[in-house]
Amino acid sequence: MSALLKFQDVSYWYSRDQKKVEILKKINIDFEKGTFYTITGPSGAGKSTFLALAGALDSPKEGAILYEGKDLKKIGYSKFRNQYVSIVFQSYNLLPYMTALQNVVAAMEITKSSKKPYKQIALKTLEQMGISQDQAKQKVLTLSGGQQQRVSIARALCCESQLIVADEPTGNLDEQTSKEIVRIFQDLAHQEGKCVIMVTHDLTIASIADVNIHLSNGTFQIQ
Ligand SMILES: Nc1ncnc2c1ncn2[C@@H]1O[C@H](COP(=O)(O)OP(=O)(O)OP(=O)(O)O)[C@@H](O)[C@H]1O
Repeated sequence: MSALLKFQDVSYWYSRDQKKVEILKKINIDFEKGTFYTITGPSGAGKSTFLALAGALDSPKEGAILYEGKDLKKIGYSKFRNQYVSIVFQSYNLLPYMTALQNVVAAMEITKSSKKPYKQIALKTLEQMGISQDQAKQKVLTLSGGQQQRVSIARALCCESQLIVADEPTGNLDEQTSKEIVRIFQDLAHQEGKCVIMVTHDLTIASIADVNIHLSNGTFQIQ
């Protein structure tokens, strides 16, 4: 059986002062469903770059990334972003003038989610993430950071993708809230069978992942 997401000889570099700065060197790694992965490594090691490739926000300079055996290039990067992956950011990336509910419903409309009716599904998912019906009807900016991150995870869940990538989703949260958010990601992998890939600086979080990928000097070690 093929991996959900496969990095095949993936290399990535930036050009700086006309010099090639290699960030990822021929990376080969498989990501499976039902598994919670973390990515750690020193600042500048390429964690966000790695995640941007997994989320099709950027494409490899060399090598290929395959989803269920199919090259993302063939699927189409924007189609992949819309239908196959959910991305959770440190900064939540919610639409500030909308309510929590509107944020989730708008994403379902954009990705043409087949889960219907949108409003009821969105409310139910928000509730599962700990957002009450009253909070769902508030403008997102009036919610706390932890609550906003829960809304952004609910938005990711309503879009049905098997793959969730998250770049430092707990970076702006206190320890307790951060633990709760990590628990949600862990449950998504173990109970709902999603493949969750999360960048973190927090080694305690990395220690509870099923697989930690430690990036350094363009290569990685599995821990
Ligand atoms: N657009 C860009 N142009 C040139 N260099 C870049 C660009 N984006 C990132 N880099 C460089 O690539 C390297 C990897 O960056 P990346 O953000 O992936 O690292 P990171 O491991 O996520 O770092 P941090 O933990 O500090 O967030 C860094 O040295 C960074 O300066």
